[in-house]
Amino acid sequence: MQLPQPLLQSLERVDSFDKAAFEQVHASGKQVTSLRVNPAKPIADFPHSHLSALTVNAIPWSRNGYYLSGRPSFTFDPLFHAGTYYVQEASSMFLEQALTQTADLSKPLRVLDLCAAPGGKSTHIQSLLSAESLLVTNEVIRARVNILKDNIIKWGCNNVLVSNNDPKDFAKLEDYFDVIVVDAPCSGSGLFRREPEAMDEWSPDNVVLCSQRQQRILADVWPALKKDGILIYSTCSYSKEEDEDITDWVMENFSVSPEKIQVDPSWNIVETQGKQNAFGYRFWPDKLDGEGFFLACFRKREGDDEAVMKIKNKPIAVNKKDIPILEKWVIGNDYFFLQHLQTVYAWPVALQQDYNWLLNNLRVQYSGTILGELIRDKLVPDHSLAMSVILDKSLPQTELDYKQSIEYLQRKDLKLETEKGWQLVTYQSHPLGWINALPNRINNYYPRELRILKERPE
Ligand SMILES: C[S@@+](CC[C@H](N)C(=O)[O-])C[C@H]1O[C@@H](n2cnc3c(N)ncnc32)[C@H](O)[C@@H]1O
Repeated sequence: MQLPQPLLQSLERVDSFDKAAFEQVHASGKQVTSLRVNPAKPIADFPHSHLSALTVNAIPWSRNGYYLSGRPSFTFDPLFHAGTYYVQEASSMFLEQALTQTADLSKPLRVLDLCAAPGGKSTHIQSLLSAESLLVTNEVIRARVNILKDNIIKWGCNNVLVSNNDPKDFAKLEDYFDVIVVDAPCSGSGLFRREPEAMDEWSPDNVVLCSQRQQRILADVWPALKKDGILIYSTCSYSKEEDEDITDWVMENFSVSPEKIQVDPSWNIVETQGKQNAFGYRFWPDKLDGEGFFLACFRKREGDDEAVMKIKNKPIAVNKKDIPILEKWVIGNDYFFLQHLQTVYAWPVALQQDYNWLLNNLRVQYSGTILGELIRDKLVPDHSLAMSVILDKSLPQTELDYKQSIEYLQRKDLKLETEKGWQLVTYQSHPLGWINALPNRINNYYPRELRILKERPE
């Protein structure tokens, strides 16, 4: 692996850079595989029951993060499709320390993940927030919103709103968020070990362009953070221009105080300080098990701590007579049910005002949970409901074995003896989706766009 010489030269300016070790770890071809389990969908006896051929070790900076001793085929694991875990790079799970050490997560918070696709950090943040909190997960690039939405649905949450906006659109939401996470688009050098082809895209000019874009993104979203709110900035670049120079720029341009994060020395994360004394946390693959990553955290010292929400348009609530039909499918009763054409959504009542306001201000792609379509006094359930934590798990269901589960996820025809009507299908008790058992056949309702396209290797 031939690392770009201008990158190596530029890193000589970074104190903690160890050129020989850095080159060696890139040449080694070592791959680190890690995942984060979903606390809302616990796997029985994890890690012993699952991925049993592999050794599983805890990632010290994340409660639900684990290293795996190898890389299994996640595509052919039904529990992956059930949303019980997310395959995520280990260093980036350090976000958990930034959040838990700087924000009071027991309170209802409004959190924005501004650069969110495919959703690794968003699913992580969601697991750390209280149920009354709101997560707005945003992706500016239209083509990447669907994968974000799919991952949010699979994670099963009801307190997340997915939007497709440019960072500058958030200026309208002045003083609104308690926490803003900017996992910025960057030159990507931190992932060279895992994706060597990314080196072809790297150039010093691109680093400069990225750093200018990072400043623009931060300036655009800044008004949306409330006074005393937390800004978490991260990249997967080693370049100072995108890391410490950005923290200097934040300190010089905004009224903020830097936040220090307590780090256990055995983790081998390097704390740095820019010229303006903001703290940064660097992850070097030659010092720890993870890819290159940088994170810094600030508290806003200007602005207001209260946003003014003016709601002009409200969505249409479902007809009162239909509510009992919907309530049979969900647990709890704190929902606002709304209808757009035939599609019915459930929002937590506690977030109704926020969702309304966001619907007035953002290009919202998803919110709460889609329950399904109301057709002639009946609900045709949606896949989102099968994945959601609000699903009533006492609904009729059929447990599938491994082979049947894969066939279901491939959207093949199933031969099962079941009761007639809508049924959840589950694997190890985790819902995978819906089937409708008719008198002479079973219709597989797994979403076409999510189906496994490959055949299982023997
Ligand atoms: C590092 S990736 C985010 C990864 C994601 N946070 C995760 O953990 O799964 C950066 C994201 O920023 C988006 N992006 C690109 N240009 C942007 C811009 N000008 N403003 C905001 N986001 C941008 C990219 O599409 C990409 O999804």
